[in-house]
Amino acid sequence: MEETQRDHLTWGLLEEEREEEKQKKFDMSKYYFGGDVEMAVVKCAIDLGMADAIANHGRPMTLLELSSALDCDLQNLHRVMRFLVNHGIFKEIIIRNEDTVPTAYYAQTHSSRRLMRTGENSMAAFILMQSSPPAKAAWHCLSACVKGKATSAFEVVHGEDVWKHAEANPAQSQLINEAMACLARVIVSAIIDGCLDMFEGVETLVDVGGGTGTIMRRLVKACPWISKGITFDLPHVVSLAEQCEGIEYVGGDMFEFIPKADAVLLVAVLHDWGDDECIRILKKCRKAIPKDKGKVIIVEVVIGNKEQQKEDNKLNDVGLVLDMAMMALTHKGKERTLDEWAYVLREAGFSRHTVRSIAAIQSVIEAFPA
Ligand SMILES: C[S@@+](CC[C@H](N)C(=O)[O-])C[C@H]1O[C@@H](n2cnc3c(N)ncnc32)[C@H](O)[C@@H]1O
Ligand SMILES: O=c1cc(-c2ccc(O)cc2)oc2c(O)c(O)ccc12
Repeated sequence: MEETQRDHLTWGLLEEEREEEKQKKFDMSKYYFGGDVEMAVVKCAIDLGMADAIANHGRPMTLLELSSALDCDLQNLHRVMRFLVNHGIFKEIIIRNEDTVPTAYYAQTHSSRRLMRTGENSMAAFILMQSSPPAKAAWHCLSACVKGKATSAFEVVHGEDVWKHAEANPAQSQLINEAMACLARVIVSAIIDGCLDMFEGVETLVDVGGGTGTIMRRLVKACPWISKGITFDLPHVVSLAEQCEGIEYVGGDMFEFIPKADAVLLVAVLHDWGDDECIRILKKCRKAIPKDKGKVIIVEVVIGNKEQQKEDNKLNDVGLVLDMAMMALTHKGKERTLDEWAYVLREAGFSRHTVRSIAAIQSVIEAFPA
């Protein structure tokens, strides 16, 4: 090999190592204090109601206005706001008038609006749930699952699954319900925008694990031909649901029975469970629908194949994050590849299924018993 070629190769490798070093250094900052710093400061912003105060004020606010509205210490509020602006969560606008010193105003961004406690776009409850003590404790026991010493990190810490724990802890249960409603609003919008045709001919629909009815309330409005929508969930969950015309709330255990309907909807439910439990749930779903025209509509992540995973695909990245959440928080729950979905559907007696993408992390799988 020519000297120059060898130099280029060495130089190339050296350059690559320098780049990797830079990348590692940059990435390491994410793991300072366990990577929880940004989560803690975002939680602080939600707790204080910073985004709500600016929204209610109707225009960008100075720090003095914000500290007065929130009854906060000015200096520490400035330090928190400085961190959040640096992370692109709020925006700082400097106004320069001739006769005054430049004044900083703080404005909303798309991200800060997600931190508001109210409103269709709020993700506050979901963020608070992620940073809740039960969830954080479970995340620190991930290795127990990988070592095969536990089927759920959550159960290692709390001794019972998330749903039994929620039943025994009403405040955590309410937080989970509100958090799931955040996810549900995003998913049901994507369903309505992308695949409402799926519900054509469906007059009765049961949403299994439908929480407090966020999805069903929006679906019966978008599909006036659905004469009866049933939101089916654990009794302690449906007992908190907001009553709505055209919707029946049924409390029960999906491993025991599922109310009969033309179609069954399962949104972010099956990924909470291992294969055996999924097959049991799907067999109950199959029994609840007509053999000839019935179907089960599953809205879940479909993990991409190796090629798709190589693409710079944010949806795939979030799918893998959710897979880790399932390992940490649920009983043998996991996100599944197309083949893994085909396995559980086949084992549950569904002869065929289709998959389509929607504008969400999840895809829509329609499974047919006939
Ligand atoms: C991740 S949440 C999804 C909620 C809702 N589908 C959504 O997308 O917002 C899973 C739901 O399954 C419910 N669930 C758990 N175990 C259940 C069981 N044995 N029977 C019925 N529902 C159950 C939980 O209460 C929770 O509401
Ligand atoms: O991201 C989550 C978090 C949970 C969760 C967190 C804390 C608890 O005490 C219970 C549950 O559950 C999830 C879930 O069931 C799901 O289907 C998607 C995401 C999450």
